[in-house]
Amino acid sequence: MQREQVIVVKLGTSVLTGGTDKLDKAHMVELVRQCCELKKQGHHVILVSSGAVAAGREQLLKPCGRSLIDKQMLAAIGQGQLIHIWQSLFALYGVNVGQMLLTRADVDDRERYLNARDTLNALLNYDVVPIINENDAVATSEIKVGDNDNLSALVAILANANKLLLLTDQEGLFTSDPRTNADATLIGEVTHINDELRQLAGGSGTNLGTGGMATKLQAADIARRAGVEVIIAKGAGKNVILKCMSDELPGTRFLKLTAPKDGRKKWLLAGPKSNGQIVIDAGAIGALQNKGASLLAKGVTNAFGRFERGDLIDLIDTKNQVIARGLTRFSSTEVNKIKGAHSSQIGQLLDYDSGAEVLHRDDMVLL
Ligand SMILES: Nc1ncnc2c1ncn2[C@@H]1O[C@H](COP(=O)(O)OP(=O)(O)O)[C@@H](O)[C@H]1O
Ligand SMILES: N[C@@H](CCC(=O)OP(=O)(O)O)C(=O)O
Repeated sequence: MQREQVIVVKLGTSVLTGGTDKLDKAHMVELVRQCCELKKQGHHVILVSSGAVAAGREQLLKPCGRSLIDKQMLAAIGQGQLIHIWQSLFALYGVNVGQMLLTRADVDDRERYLNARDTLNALLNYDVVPIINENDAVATSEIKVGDNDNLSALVAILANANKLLLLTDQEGLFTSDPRTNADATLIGEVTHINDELRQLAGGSGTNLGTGGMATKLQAADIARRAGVEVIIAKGAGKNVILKCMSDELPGTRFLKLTAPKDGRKKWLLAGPKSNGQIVIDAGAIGALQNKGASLLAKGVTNAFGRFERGDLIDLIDTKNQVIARGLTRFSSTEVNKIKGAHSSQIGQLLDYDSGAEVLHRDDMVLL
């Protein structure tokens, strides 16, 4: 048997409803059976379950629109129903579930992030299956993750997971949306996520899902940097969850990258909101990417936004592409004074000596 693993299974609305306007309970019980089988093999399972809005629509029995407030109201109605169904299905196998409803704010703030991580770990230690969804009913656009693909990547980082399974209504990532292109072919394995690949991934082809393949690629990009293997596969496939743990992998597999060991760096990868941007030149980009260097003032060409020492900022190139993120050692006012300066000039420019690194490599992750 393989060593015990932590597996995050994300179930899209498309899987839970089978493309209809109702939750497909017969299929949900089949998914639960597979999760419980994995637990029996000694693995830990975490579900990121969409479906609250769909469950609310089914429950309300009145026509309701698709605006943000409509969806928030439907989620408030449907989330209780959804967790009740999961609870009763897992109970058939004698397994307890625990509900966690998160928003981006729970990830942005490092203390809240650690609280969420501790709760998640405590549930796993007690052999409970955490069932996670966005707290749609209260999440305003400012604090919303927005889609459960990205949420599941954050959960995989929180839980230090080995695998993230993104289960949906297609076999995996195709060369274009198979709903509109009959010639589209399945991509079996992805080693690099670049703009060319992103162009293949369209939005949701239905009214049910949020984000389509575009948000699945974003999620895969985040999770694999944190050392999580990601698989996109068809949730209706026979034994799909069990197959994802075998050599007979279904769908599209994204190879994991080497993850930073430091917990704070993993938190940076989870993508808390940045307070500003520092523009760096080609020489600095090369030093960061090829030599693992810290960022010196000499490589800084500009700074945007207002930030203080210790705040999270993005390092960008002249085309606005984010190269790295981290915790700055200077405020925006200070960065603007010392940009382009040699390290030996900094004490003179600022009237005090705060060291030469604008962003130390220990406080930085490359993207
Ligand atoms: N390149 C692609 N490969 C596969 N599916 C794609 C692609 N581009 C867009 N899609 C669409 O993404 C949809 C799945 O995403 P979504 O509707 O958000 O489902 P879920 O509820 O599972 O998150 C598919 O039904 C498909 O129409
Ligand atoms: N939080 C929402 C789902 C949001 C979402 O990303 O949906 P999906 O694309 O179906 O995974 C809900 O429970 O209805």
